[in-house]
Amino acid sequence: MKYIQAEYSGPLNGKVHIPGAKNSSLALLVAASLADDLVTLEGIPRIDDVNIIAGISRDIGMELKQEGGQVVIDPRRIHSAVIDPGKASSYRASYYFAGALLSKFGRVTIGFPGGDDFVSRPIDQHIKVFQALGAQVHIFSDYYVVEAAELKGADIYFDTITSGATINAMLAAVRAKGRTQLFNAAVDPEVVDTAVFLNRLGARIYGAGTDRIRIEGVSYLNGGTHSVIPDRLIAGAFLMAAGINGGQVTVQDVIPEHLGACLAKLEEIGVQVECGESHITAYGTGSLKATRIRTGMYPGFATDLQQPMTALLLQAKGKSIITDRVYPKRFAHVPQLRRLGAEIELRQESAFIRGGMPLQGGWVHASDVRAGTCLLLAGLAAEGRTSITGVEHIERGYEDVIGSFQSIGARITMCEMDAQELPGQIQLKG
Ligand SMILES: CC(=O)N[C@H]1[C@@H](OP(=O)(O)OP(=O)(O)OC[C@H]2O[C@@H](n3ccc(=O)[nH]c3=O)[C@H](O)[C@@H]2O)O[C@H](CO)[C@@H](O)[C@@H]1O
Ligand SMILES: C=C(OP(=O)(O)O)C(=O)O
Repeated sequence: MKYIQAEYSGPLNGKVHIPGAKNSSLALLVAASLADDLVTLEGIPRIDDVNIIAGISRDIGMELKQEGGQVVIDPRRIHSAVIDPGKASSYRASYYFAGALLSKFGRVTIGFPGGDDFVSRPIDQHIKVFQALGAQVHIFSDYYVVEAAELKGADIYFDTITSGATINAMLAAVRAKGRTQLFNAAVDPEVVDTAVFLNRLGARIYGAGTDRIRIEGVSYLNGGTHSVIPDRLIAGAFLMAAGINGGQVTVQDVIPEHLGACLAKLEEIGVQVECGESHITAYGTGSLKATRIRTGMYPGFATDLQQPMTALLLQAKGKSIITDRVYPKRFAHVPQLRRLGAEIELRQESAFIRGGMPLQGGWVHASDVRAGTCLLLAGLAAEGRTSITGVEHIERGYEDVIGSFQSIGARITMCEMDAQELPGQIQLKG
């Protein structure tokens, strides 16, 4: 079993290249299945979720070749729209296959989404989209089937702002007959990236990036080339790393505008930030101020950044409060932080953090990708060694978590434990 060992590292300093966004890549790779010719995607990260998509693609006859920094996709010989339920449940965004293959083939059989478990992650808005476009949805215990003799454009109002269902609606409607209008749509960069990509193939999607998107259905999509946007969530976590013990970290190859709320909050608590055209530098001043954060859908403060921010706020003297409005139960990292000595209380959808208290290394478990980042940052600030299990969750989202953190001076190592061994008899692998 793999685990990560982190040690107190002092100030972190250096430059880090930010890879392509996981959440955009998962949409783009599936969106490519809609094309009628070869597609090349640049900047797709080498992460476990992408490997699962590669496995599903093999099963259904979609060729997917990784060539250097590019993924070349040949969707011309897809022979099946039946997605293995085990693979579908191994990550969250498998629901995009439902929208895309429904759009192209009129019927899809697929397992329920997996991914990070925040207690409740409904897909009712995805189902609402399929039904509005004229499809029938049949739910079985391990899988669901979506089918339609013909998809027809419709007006769809989202009851809640959801990036996943907004993207799925574009995938499902892009080849539907006539006009689809989405109201109360998500405005996330990943929504815009997917629309830009589809339009490059010949789709007619207007208004992505606003809360009202219009899609005029087309019957054919060309091939084409597209570069995925940089991962704003990984960038945000590295900027927070600069504040942990007071250091200077530059994230390169980013779109600073995608990190507006994160940068504003960092400034507010005393981490100075300086933006260039495609890089951001964060300067930890060594003195952090407590604050209050409420997550929200983009352009609000991302729920995916509240966990690493919790690690940072543990270093800020005084009382901070983090409220997660998007996933009110997304606090699995909190009991783990308490094992390191953190003083955090959970009440309803908020974490009350008493910052400035010393942390002490220990064994902790990452139950989801951002909880992993949070524990890693806390481990770099704690006295002694922190050992983090649940590496498979971290590797769902991070291409080279060890190498990238080591490059800014973090003392972390990937270790391997024999399943028979007890903690205490651990051997270092590398
Ligand atoms: C693979 C991927 O891109 N994952 C991201 C995506 O997840 P995901 O696409 O699952 O999240 P959504 O944007 O859909 O969810 C936003 C909110 O809408 C709610 N909702 C969503 C769909 C639905 O049918 N019904 C419903 O009520 C959710 O419970 C949540 O409160 O956006 C989340 C919110 O920014 C991020 O944390 C995830 O990293
Ligand atoms: C929640 C996340 O991922 P997923 O939606 O894929 O579970 C995340 O990236 O933080």
